[in-house]
Amino acid sequence: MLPEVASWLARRTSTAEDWPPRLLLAAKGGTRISVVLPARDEEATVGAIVAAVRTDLVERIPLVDEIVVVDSRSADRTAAVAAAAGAEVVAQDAVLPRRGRMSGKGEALWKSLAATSGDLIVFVDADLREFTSSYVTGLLGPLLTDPSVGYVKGCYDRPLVDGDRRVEGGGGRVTELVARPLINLHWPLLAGVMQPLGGEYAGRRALLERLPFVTGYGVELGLLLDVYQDSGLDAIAQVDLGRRVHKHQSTEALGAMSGQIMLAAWSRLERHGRMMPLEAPSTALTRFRRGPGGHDARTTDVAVGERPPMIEVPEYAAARSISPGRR
Ligand SMILES: O=c1ccn([C@@H]2O[C@H](COP(=O)(O)OP(=O)(O)O)[C@@H](O)[C@H]2O)c(=O)[nH]1
Ligand SMILES: O=C(O)[C@@H](COP(=O)(O)O)O[C@H]1O[C@H](CO)[C@@H](O)[C@H](O)[C@H]1O
Repeated sequence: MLPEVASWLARRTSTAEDWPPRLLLAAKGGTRISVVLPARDEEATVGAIVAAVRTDLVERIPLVDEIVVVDSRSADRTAAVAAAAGAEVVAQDAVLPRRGRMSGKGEALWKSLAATSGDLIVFVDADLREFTSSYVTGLLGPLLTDPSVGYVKGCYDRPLVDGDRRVEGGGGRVTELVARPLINLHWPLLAGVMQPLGGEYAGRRALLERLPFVTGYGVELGLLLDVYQDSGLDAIAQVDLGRRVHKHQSTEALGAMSGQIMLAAWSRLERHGRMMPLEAPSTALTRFRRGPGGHDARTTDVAVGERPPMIEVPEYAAARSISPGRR
């Protein structure tokens, strides 16, 4: 692991327990806080998440100023359930209608900037099964107490839960198979971000409003890379929120998600590459697993070599009475 990454991990990683609500309330001052849930067909789970935030962080202590659910073309009762739980609900396509209609989660999150008023914005997926309001207070901690932090990512254990079947560490499939390798190869200073695709994160409006939002499922990778490009590694913090259980998509659906994430990575390589020469990819891949004392980082070298065409190998050519290098 690069020493800069180890140093960043030590300085910029905390846990949700480090940020008790009373401490945040004391630090809030006049800072307005919005919680945003992008939701497409989440009637089964959106209500409990909204109710937990409202009860704990609006009614019990006045920390959160608004809870906004962006209804992302749901075909079920997401909007009604969210409203009944106390959220303000906006239809994705009704926000900034003159800007036309693009699609996916990134569109919902981009539109949320125009539908909210918070100085700080906390994004929470609406399909979480074991949500607690400490997700929100954890993400707000670094932003309310350190002006040098602009963006906070959640990290957590991610089991793959399918009915009664639970595979510890089996979740975050696109993270482990696509996003983490891409980040380690091309943006090695971001290798310490444990859950780059996690759907729970927060940022300052003053930062978010000057960044582009990739539509679809490219939004998390796009924002992480653009925050890094815009403000540097030290503007990013991460908070251990414990564990995350959510509704899983099929492998086929995650194939499409992977394509969107690869396109987001390519667009940043191409764009940032125009500003500075692309560096050779790093061959170190760092992965994380929770251990007794926190997260253990394991770095492996994924370098590959290359053998020449066999026909150019003298022993091979001689054994077949052919001249070496004949094409
Ligand atoms: O077009 C979309 C797709 C997804 N989502 C929401 O974005 C979050 C994450 O999406 P999903 O659960 O499909 O992704 P996964 O967690 O499976 O990667 C959820 O709250 C979705 O309802 C959305 O608002 N619009
Ligand atoms: O992290 C991942 O690999 C994917 C899929 O997770 P699972 O394999 O279904 O646990 O989930 C995330 O990726 C999406 C794209 O960035 C985010 O939008 C989701 O919020 C997040 O759950």
